[in-house]
Amino acid sequence: MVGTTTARARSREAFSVVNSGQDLCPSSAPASNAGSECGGMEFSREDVDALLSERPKSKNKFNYKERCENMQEYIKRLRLCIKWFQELEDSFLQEQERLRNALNYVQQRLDELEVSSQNKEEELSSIIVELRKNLASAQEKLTKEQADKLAAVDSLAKESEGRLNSERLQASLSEDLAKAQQELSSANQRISSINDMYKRLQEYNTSLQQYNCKLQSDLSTASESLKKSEKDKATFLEELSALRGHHNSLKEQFASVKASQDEAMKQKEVLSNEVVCLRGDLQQVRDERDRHRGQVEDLSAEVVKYKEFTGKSCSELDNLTLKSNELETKCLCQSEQIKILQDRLMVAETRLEASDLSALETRAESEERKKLLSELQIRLADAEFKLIEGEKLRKKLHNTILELKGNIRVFCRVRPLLPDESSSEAKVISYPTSMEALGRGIDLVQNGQKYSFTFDKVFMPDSLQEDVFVEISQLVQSALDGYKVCIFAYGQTGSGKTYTMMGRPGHVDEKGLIPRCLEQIFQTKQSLQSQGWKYELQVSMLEIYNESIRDLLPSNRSSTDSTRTENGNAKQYAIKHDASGNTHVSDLTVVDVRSTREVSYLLNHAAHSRSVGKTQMNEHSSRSHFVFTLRISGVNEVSLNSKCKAS
Ligand SMILES: Nc1ncnc2c1ncn2[C@@H]1O[C@H](COP(=O)(O)OP(=O)(O)OP(=O)(O)O)[C@@H](O)[C@H]1O
Repeated sequence: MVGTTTARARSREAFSVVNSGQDLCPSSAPASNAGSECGGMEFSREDVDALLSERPKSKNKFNYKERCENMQEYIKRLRLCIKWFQELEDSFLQEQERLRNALNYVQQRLDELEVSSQNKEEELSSIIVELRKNLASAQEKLTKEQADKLAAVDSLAKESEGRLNSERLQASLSEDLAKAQQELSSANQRISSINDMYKRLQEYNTSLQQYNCKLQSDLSTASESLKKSEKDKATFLEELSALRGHHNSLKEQFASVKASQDEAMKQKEVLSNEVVCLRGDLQQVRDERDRHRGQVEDLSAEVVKYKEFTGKSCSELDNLTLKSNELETKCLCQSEQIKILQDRLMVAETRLEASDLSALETRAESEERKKLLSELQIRLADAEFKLIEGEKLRKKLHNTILELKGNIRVFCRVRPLLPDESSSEAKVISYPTSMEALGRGIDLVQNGQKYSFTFDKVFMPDSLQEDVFVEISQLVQSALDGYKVCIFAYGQTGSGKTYTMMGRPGHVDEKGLIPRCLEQIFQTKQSLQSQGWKYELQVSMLEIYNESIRDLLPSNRSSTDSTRTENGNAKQYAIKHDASGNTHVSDLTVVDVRSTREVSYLLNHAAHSRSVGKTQMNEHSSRSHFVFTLRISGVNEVSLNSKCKAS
């Protein structure tokens, strides 16, 4: 039986089985051929069986036309059925595909669920373990709580007792309160009197400020006069050095003149001796000449005698004449010799006169120079006296300036942030720019509240070691002038104390205050040497670690550790104060130093001996307090001598 969907009322069991009546996913609706080429026709199994078993019926077996029509009708229906089947098959294939996808999807979900359930199971088992632990601790707590409860019951009893006591106390307190109120009223009266005093103090403060202004002006005049005296000192020094140079050259000249005078005297002596010798020679020659002359005269007289009286033979006469001639020539020769000797004598005498003259001149010159020298010595002594007086004045003015600036001064140095510090830390610090606090104030913010502090000077993070030293260098001058000076750094770990005092090792431009002060001291020592100052410097270094003192310098006394006694026990150092207010540590190693190099060596030695560790804030924290002491003893030999001379 063939029918349309609308015409057919019965159910189609054979095809509904395929879907099992389940909607697995939205796309898995049962197949339908509605609106297909079959014209909306549907076939059941019975319909198909019926169609296949259908035999065309005709009234007349031989009415072919009718049979043909029936056949055509039958074929048409068969075609429709086949088409329906084909569509149904397509829809089945699609359905199958859909179902396969759905199956995969379900399988995947199932796997996921399985994994998540496994995870959950693990989680749950860990939770169970934890819960078990919690249960055990809770049980412990419970027992503890029970014990506490018992204790609380006890304390409750005690508290009720205490309450009674406190009620009694309250009563006494109310009495006290009444008394306190009375005191309050009297305190109020005192406050009003204090307010009066405050006003008076304010007035006093303004007068002090005026006094301060005056002091400031005094300070400026004192600094000016200090500058003037320093200038004077410089000119004095120049004059002094020039005088010294002049003095030295005069001394040299004097010495050379003296030497030449001595030489002239020697020459004079030689010449005088020569003159005496020559005179002796001359006298001898003269005596001989006189003798010869006498002989000649005697002989001549004899010749005449012979000629006149005896008339002796001619040969004898000739002999006598010859002898007389010989004697005459000898006499002439001697006369010539005498002449030569007389000439030489004359020359020697003129030379003697000349040397006498030059000796006189040199003596006069040396007298003049002696006078000049004594004059110069007087001027030199005067200049030195002035210099000493100027130095005294300079010291006094320098000290006055320092006193006016404040004998105790407090500086604050803020170090820059280190690479591992967060920049937010910088936001808690600011520097006031008001005229009053410029360069002296610092504001800190903590928990939203601002705290302001004022110091004698605030060094900002970009301040150099040199800037800090400039403020300190005047104190070094004070130390050289004989005053006691103490410089100390205070601050939390990692705040830069060691950096400020010692500097960064190996960086010359980041030298700390100690090396810079030492350089200044040694330079001044050198420059004051020309004024007769002689300084001796001694160094000691110690650290206070865990409340005990440790010597940081190698001791000369023992070859072993300077911190131990000969028995090997740790040395016990004691801090001692003498009558003149000096403080020293007993048994501490003190080393004489003559150059910055020596001190640097000792500082390095001490740095290696120090107790160093690591803190949260500082990788290389010095875990102790370090005390470096430099004793300066200066003597002015010139002023001592001048004092000796004066006395
Ligand atoms: N002004 C500065 N400029 C540059 N670096 C600085 C400055 N001050 C400190 N530092 C650096 O900060 C670090 C800590 O400084 P320092 O060791 O001097 O601190 P400290 O106060 O001596 O610490 P501790 O008390 O722990 O010994 C160092 O690395 C140092 O180089």
